[in-house]
Amino acid sequence: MLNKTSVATTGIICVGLGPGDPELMSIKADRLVRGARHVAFFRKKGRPGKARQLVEGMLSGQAAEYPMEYPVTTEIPVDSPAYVQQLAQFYDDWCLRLAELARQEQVIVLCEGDPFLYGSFMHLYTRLRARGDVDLQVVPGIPGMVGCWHATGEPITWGDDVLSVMTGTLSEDELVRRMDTADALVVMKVGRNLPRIRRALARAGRADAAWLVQNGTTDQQLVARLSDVGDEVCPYFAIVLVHGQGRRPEAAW
Ligand SMILES: C[C@@]1(CC(=O)O)C2=NC(=C\c3[nH]c(c(CCC(=O)O)c3CC(=O)O)Cc3[nH]c(c(CC(=O)O)c3CCC(=O)O)/C=C3\N/C(=C\2)[C@@H](CCC(=O)O)[C@]3(C)CC(=O)O)/[C@H]1CCC(=O)O
Ligand SMILES: C[S@@+](CC[C@H](N)C(=O)[O-])C[C@H]1O[C@@H](n2cnc3c(N)ncnc32)[C@H](O)[C@@H]1O
Repeated sequence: MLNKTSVATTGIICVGLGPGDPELMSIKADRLVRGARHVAFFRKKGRPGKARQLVEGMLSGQAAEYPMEYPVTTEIPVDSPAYVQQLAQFYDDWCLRLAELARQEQVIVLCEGDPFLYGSFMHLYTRLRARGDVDLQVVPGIPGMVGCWHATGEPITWGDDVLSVMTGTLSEDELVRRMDTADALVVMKVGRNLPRIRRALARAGRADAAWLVQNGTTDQQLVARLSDVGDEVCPYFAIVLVHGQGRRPEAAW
């Protein structure tokens, strides 16, 4: 059954871990991670993986780990045939491998934030669902952007504010178009796209109100007004946001 963590001893459960602070993990996620015998997670080659780092100290000594390493991330263009072919093959292979394992054992897949918000597990989920031979469950998590707007200490939306969530991988013109119609806005996938995001914010007249949050809610959290930071190397795990200023009854004092 979808989205209900039953007591099944086989199948795959993808667990949303929240934005980075382990205390922002759900009780369900905590229970599943601590009890896991088989733990799979995505990571960039040569890196520990954000999701894996988040559960450091929580896994049992018996847990077998399955790092799923992206064949490429930023090395080749995302719309090149080679990227599409390599990623499709990567998801196909891991889908097969996890499905085989999950017929005998329960497999926990770790996901930073919420699995259904730009999460890699979605690519396994749709493949596994199409096969129809594995019990699949997904546990929601607090998305990274929620942790990031809390890190700024300011509410994100008021009254009729429309919150627009966009990605820094869009073209500058497309970013400006989306920013022009947004009240509150969140730009995900910042990293090397920061200079373009900054130019788009300036064209949309939102640059002065923008914040940059790197590694929100983690020990490496950095929160700054965007105007106070330069375009020096910015991590992929960063969010640019602008708070809404919608209608509200003002305090009389
Ligand atoms: C190519 C590119 C395009 C794009 O983002 O659109 C892209 N990832 C890029 C960069 C990048 N990715 C990662 C790092 C290292 C981070 C670090 O370690 O510091 C870096 C930075 C770097 O390499 O420098 C690791 C990573 N990636 C995802 C997660 C979360 C998760 O797995 O849930 C994690 C953390 C895993 C962990 O550690 O826990 C998820 C996704 N990344 C995808 C694509 C999609 C899957 C691929 C596909 O099917 O196409 C998906 C599912 C998003 C989606 O589909 O929306 C983009 C270039 C952007 C640009 O142009 O600048
Ligand atoms: C591939 S998406 C995965 C999103 C994740 N599933 C979620 O629910 O937040 C990765 C992007 O999420 C954003 N992100 C997630 N967690 C973050 C955090 N703790 N601090 C800053 N940005 C974060 C970054 O913009 C990053 O580029």
